[in-house]
Amino acid sequence: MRPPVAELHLHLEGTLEPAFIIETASKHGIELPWRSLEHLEAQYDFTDLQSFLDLLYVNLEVLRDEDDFAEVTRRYLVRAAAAGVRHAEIFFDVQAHTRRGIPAETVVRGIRSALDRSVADHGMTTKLIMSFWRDLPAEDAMGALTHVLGAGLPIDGIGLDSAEVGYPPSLFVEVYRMARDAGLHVVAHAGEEGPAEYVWEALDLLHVERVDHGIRSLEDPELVERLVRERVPLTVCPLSNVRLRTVETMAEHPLPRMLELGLLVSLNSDDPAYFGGYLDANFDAVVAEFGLDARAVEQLARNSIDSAFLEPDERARLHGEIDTWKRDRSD
Ligand code: HPA
Ligand SMILES: [Zn+2]
Repeated sequence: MRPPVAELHLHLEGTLEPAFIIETASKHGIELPWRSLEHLEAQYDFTDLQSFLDLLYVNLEVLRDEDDFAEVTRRYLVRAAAAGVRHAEIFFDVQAHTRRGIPAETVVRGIRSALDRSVADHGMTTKLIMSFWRDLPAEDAMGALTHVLGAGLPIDGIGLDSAEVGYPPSLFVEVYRMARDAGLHVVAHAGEEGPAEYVWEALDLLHVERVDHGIRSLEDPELVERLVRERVPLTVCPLSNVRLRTVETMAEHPLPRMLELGLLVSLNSDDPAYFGGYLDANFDAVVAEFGLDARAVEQLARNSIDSAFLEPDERARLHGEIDTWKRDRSD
């Protein structure tokens, strides 16, 4: 039932599995607050975005050297390939590392060394998106961007994440201008816990090409109309929304309504090691909950390809893979 897809909303730091966290801490002699794997595994009951971020930001401290970043990337690529991912656009949180004294060079080179093998190893194309913590001052993001551009580190775009409410996109106008001027792609988390107003700001002030989450857009019919008209991609993460209690239950998730409204929605796993599964688990969860038929699944897959930062020939190739999947299914 699962088609070839693009994954466009995936935080690399959110792919650290508990066993990897414990192993890597031990490799570096790092003392984590967790006494054991079981103690760590008992921490995954989240009440909101912040309660998750608190755990995420402790655990990612095990990432220290280029090898760590390469290894976590390799593991994601293997798991994503098994889930049917044919193209991945991957976030990393630059300040999560630089504030601990890990240079952006170490982070980007480590991740890139794994990404550079992904076509050969998995037939999977990739992009790398540097994300900023919106609850740090915009000057901090500006400093990081200036450094990465000056050093010529290979990134494809920028994003905006971390605690949303109280940190509107309008704070980051200059950062996004600089990124666009440098030819980078621009996306931002908006309308996850924050209001529809933040989605308007992301579009009008940051000129984003894609909105991450965006589910609260549904509270504003005028915004929905614009998102449909302009075919603005929304990267939706159902398991994440349930685990962070952005929606109360999967049954109340707005995905079916978003499809009905004609929004360009794709499915994504966000932080799969924290939210109960990779992209395949997200597909399975919505298919099970809403009884989506093959046409709806195909639509979600095609939407992911149309939402990706791909050249026309790459886009056509991936649509062709979906054609093949479809033909094989009906044989
Ligand atoms: O879904 C998210 N929202 C905000 N910040 C994040 N950092 C990792 N995942 C997320
Ligand atoms: Zn996210």
